[in-house]
Amino acid sequence: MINIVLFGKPGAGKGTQAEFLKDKYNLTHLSTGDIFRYNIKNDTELGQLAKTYMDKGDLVPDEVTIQMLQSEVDKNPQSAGFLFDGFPRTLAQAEALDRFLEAKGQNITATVALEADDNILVARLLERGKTSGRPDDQDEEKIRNRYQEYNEKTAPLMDYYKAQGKFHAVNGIGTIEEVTERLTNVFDSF
Ligand SMILES: Nc1ncnc2c1ncn2[C@@H]1O[C@H](COP(=O)(O)OP(=O)(O)O)[C@@H](O)[C@H]1O
Repeated sequence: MINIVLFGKPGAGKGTQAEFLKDKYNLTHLSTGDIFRYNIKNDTELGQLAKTYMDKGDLVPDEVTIQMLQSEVDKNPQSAGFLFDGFPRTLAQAEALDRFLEAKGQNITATVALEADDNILVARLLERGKTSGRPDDQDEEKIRNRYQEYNEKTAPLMDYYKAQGKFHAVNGIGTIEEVTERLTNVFDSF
């Protein structure tokens, strides 16, 4: 069983690459952003709560996100492994994930960060915002707020995983295929 965390700033290409990686390595792809958006679309209680944060580019509170993620993992007991995309995003989430997996006799195998320059990413998100319908992709101020959230709350997680010898970085700039190949090289080493 392998459990991988895919890191990367908003727009780094996590979702695009996860689509390929989950098939190649037979992993269950869990994207917290996608799950929240699904709940917003279906107007669930969780969706209504998450929306107030997401629309501003703020993180959804840890308690809500952790509980949701755990229930998604529990919905897939037959899974051969998970590809976590957009989770964990805070130290509290990372610690909760470790405890949760440990209770199941599992752990995080490795984390892989897709790295890219902020200015390139902002341009990508504004472009995506033209067609994605995502309110958080259409306004540069909200986008910048997501980067601030990332730098303050998510970036410190790299040290958390580095200290465990579980951190790998991949250059996220290039064609989709080039980035896929770099990721595949890293995944093949697990
Ligand atoms: N692990 C998480 N903790 C808190 N909020 C989250 C988490 N994952 C997603 N969200 C919320 O969903 C939004 C969109 O997430 P996501 O689709 O992963 O987009 P991106 O990485 O492009 O910003 C985030 O800005 C945040 O509000």
